[in-house]
Order: sequence, then C-alpha cells, then structure tokens
Amino acid sequence: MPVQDLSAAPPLIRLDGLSKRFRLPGGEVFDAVHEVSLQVRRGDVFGIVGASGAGKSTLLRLINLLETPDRGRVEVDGRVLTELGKRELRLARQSIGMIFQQFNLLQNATVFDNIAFPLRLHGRRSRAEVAERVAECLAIVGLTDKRDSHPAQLSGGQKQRVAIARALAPHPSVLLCDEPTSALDADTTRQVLRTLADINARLGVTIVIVTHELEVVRSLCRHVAVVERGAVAEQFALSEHGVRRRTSLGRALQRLVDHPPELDAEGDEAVAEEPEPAHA
Ligand SMILES: Nc1ncnc2c1ncn2[C@@H]1O[C@H](COP(=O)(O)OP(=O)(O)OP(=O)(O)O)[C@@H](O)[C@H]1O
Repeated sequence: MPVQDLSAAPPLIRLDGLSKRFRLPGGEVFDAVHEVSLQVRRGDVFGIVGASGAGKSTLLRLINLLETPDRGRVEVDGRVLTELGKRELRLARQSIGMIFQQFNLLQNATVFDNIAFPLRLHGRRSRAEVAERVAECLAIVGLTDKRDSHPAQLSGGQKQRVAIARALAPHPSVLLCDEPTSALDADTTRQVLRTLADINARLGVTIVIVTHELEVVRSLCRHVAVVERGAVAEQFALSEHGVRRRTSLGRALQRLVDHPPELDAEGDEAVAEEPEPAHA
C-alpha cells in the first residue's frame, strides 16, 4: 500500500465549483457534474470511482477541458485553463497527457509514428530529437522492440502501453487515465498498472485515474474521490486503515484496503513508490 506524505506538496490540479450540464435530445437537461471542487497534489496517484453514469469521465475530461465547464475554474500546473484562449489552451494541454479505455491509436501508423505524433504536431523538434524522445518513451514502457509494429500486431496491454508512451512524449506533468484497464484481462491489467506506478515513481508524473475497478484503486492510488450523481460524495487517503466511510463504494474500497488480497507468487503489486523529483 502506498504510504507517502504529500501534504507538503502544492496542488498540481485545482478544480473550483465545476459544473457541466448536458442537453438531452428531448430538451431536458442533465447535471453530469455539479459544483465539484477538488485538489490533486503534485506527485499523487488519485482515483475517481463511482457507479456507471455518476459523472467520472465527464469530471476527468473537464480537467483538460475536453469538456467545457458551464461554471467553475480549472487550474493545472499553475495555469488557469478556463481563462485561456484556444491557442494558449492547446499549448497548456501539452502538459496534460491522456489515455483511454480503447487506446485510441492510429491504426495505419507504426508504434514509432503513434508516439511521435504529438511531438510532430507541436513542431519545433528536429527529426533526431523526435526519434530520441520516442526511443526514451518506448524504453519507459518496455516496448523498444515493437517500434516498427502496427497496433493490430499488438496485444491489448501493449496497445495501452503505446498509448501511455504517446501521452508521455511531450513531458506531461499529469496523466489522465479514463478506465485504462477496463478492456484488459487480469494479468495485462497488472502489467499496465505496473507501468503507471513506475511512471509515477520514477518520473514524478501525477496520475488521475477513473475506474470502476476498486482493486485498481487499491493497488495504484494514494487518494480517491467517490463520485455520486455528479458530486464528490467523499474523498480519502488509502493509507488510512479501519475508518468507517460514508458511501457504500467507499466502504467496499476500505474493506479491500483493510483486507487486501494475497500477493501472487512473485509478490506482485502495482503500487507506486515514492516519486523522485525528476520529471518526464
Ligand atoms: N455528450 C453528452 N451528452 C449528453 N449526456 C451525456 C454526454 N456525456 C455524458 N452524458 C451523460 O452524463 C452522465 C455522466 O456520464 P459519464 O460518462 O461522465 O459517467 P461515468 O461515471 O464515467 O459513467 P461510466 O462508468 O458508465 O462510463 C451520464 O448519464 C451520461 O449519459
């Protein structure tokens, strides 16, 4: 279980009074996220859990303004994203990587070109610099030998690790993960979680992860927010044991924390270790 005092670290992400309302085809409105205020500390691994439709993905997508909030303020790494123009926002987004359940890779491009894509998009790097950064990212996710493969030739876990490498390429300070292991089997899930834990520990990249899998939260996260009907119903540190939680999901997670499953034969745990100050 990750035990780490991040209380002295300044928040990397500050959400203040965030709301997002969708208009449904029938004309009714639906409050997907309502008045959410939340802080995520630099270097943290922060989980967002909740029932289906609770607003987890919408909340995650509000952090990089993939969804535009109706109200509220989003600050990431000292920049108030909700006050930026389009061009400034595009630049600011380079410090926010994102990965998805379905990987979202370019099918007709090689692994190399998938990872190089965000670097080429934002220009200003020579071919040699792009190649060097792609090689570094491939090494971080342990896929150096897959450089010239196409996504169709990879397993699900390998595809997700390519997506992680692509997200890391522009040196983000935070990685947003939307159900990154939901399409994967248990063994592959463990591999991907180990990669994420390693990125947090070795590179100091802050991770925010939406998942419906409580075991993923237990094994990877240090803090968690439980979202119910678009609001944060409770949040807590996973290092605390034997505490009575307010929500049923919080209680289920606490039971898992208090009585973790047996480790496998290799003692495998995804758990993030103390991050170094270095950045990706
Ligand atoms: N573009 C949209 N237009 C209308 N309604 C939407 C839109 N996006 C999301 N919603 C609705 O907002 C609510 C929250 O969706 P969201 O995807 O954030 O939930 P979630 O907690 O991530 O759910 P799940 O675990 O099922 O993915 C849902 O009821 C969803 O149908």
